[in-house]
Amino acid sequence: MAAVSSVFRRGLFNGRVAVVTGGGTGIGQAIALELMYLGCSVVVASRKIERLESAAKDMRSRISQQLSLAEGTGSNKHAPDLSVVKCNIREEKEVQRLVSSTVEKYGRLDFFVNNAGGQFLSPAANISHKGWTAVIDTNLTGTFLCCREAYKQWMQENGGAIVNIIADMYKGFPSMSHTGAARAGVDNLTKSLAIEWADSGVRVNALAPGSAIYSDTAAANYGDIDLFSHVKESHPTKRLGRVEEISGAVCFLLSPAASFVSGETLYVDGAGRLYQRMWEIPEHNKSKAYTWEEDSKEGSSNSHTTTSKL
Ligand SMILES: CCC/C=C/C(=O)SCCNC(=O)CCNC(=O)[C@H](O)C(C)(C)COP(=O)([O-])OP(=O)([O-])OC[C@H]1O[C@@H](n2cnc3c(N)ncnc32)[C@H](O)[C@@H]1OP(=O)([O-])[O-]
Ligand SMILES: NC(=O)C1=CN([C@@H]2O[C@H](COP(=O)(O)OP(=O)(O)OC[C@H]3O[C@@H](n4cnc5c(N)ncnc54)[C@H](OP(=O)(O)O)[C@@H]3O)[C@@H](O)[C@H]2O)C=CC1
Repeated sequence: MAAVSSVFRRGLFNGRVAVVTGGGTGIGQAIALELMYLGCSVVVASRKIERLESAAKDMRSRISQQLSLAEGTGSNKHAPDLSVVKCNIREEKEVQRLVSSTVEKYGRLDFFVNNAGGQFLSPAANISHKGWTAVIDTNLTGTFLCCREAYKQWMQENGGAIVNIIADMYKGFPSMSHTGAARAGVDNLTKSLAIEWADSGVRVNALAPGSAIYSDTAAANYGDIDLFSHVKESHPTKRLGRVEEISGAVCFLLSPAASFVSGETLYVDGAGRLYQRMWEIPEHNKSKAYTWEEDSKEGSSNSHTTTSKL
């Protein structure tokens, strides 16, 4: 049984309740597990209910075994709860139901982690309107809907903390321009909401994982298991990031250690954004330099026929 742990103190989130979208796989699953390890009840939500339910079964047994071991008692009466909700974050009504059923079941909603998201690899010129819309609806509109409902149905009156998982689009996102645009939108949305909702005691932050956080589901999405090895070669750490390296940072942003942090984007990328090269540019001579010599040549389209009086 794979271990679950945390650098944070046990019981930190006792009695708290979180929603983690996309919480049945990869990064979202690690976030949900670490929150539970710290005492938080978690609702994981995504589209594929069977996969979600099977993941939740495994997560429950990992946590109950871990908590029993840690307590040394063989049982833990205060074990946090884990629920699953089928929800496509692109669908407004499903998002509304996700939040209302959480509040109904647990009587509160302290944390919302907008982790669900994704895209496909494609040069911008080949992205269809439908494909573009699917990625924008998922990553930007879906995140907005989740933030809005968490706020309106609970956090406006009671406070809370939101973390939006985005991506490393710091230098644009060639090969995934749709997601770059959507995530940049979420980055900006995070700042607006941090201000608009400050008087409700709601903190809103974003976290940008570098493009090198390996999970089987993330790799499978690209149909190219080698994609992540290529990323690894051009990464300053010469290794891939781990999902628990993201979940720890999310727990920090949700915790009182970040009580004065809001409207911020935390890059968890081992400095990858400062170094990466994701788009090969072939040798070419299409970039013409601007020179005054060229500019002032007789007949040049830019040449000036009048002499300056200055
Ligand atoms: C280095 C790595 C960094 C890692 C970063 C990560 O994020 S890791 C995490 C990675 N994990 C994830 O990304 C997981 C979540 N990702 C997803 O679910 C999908 O990528 C989604 C967001 C596009 C939604 O898809 P969906 O099926 O629910 O949506 P839909 O049926 O409504 O319309 C989809 C339309 O989009 C188009 N289109 C789709 N695929 C391709 C393609 N390969 N090629 C071309 N086009 C494609 C196509 O037009 C299609 O319509 P059509 O022509 O079929 O009528
Ligand atoms: N791994 C990496 O290197 C990086 C990941 N990220 C981002 O981190 C997040 C987690 O990715 P990761 O764990 O790696 O990959 P996964 O593919 O494992 O996670 C994506 C999750 O989002 C869920 N999801 C996708 N679309 C929807 C939707 N419309 N409604 C509800 N749930 C949805 C999926 O579940 P289901 O299919 O059941 O709906 C799945 O659980 C994503 O936003 C990803 O883009 C960002 C940068 C790098």
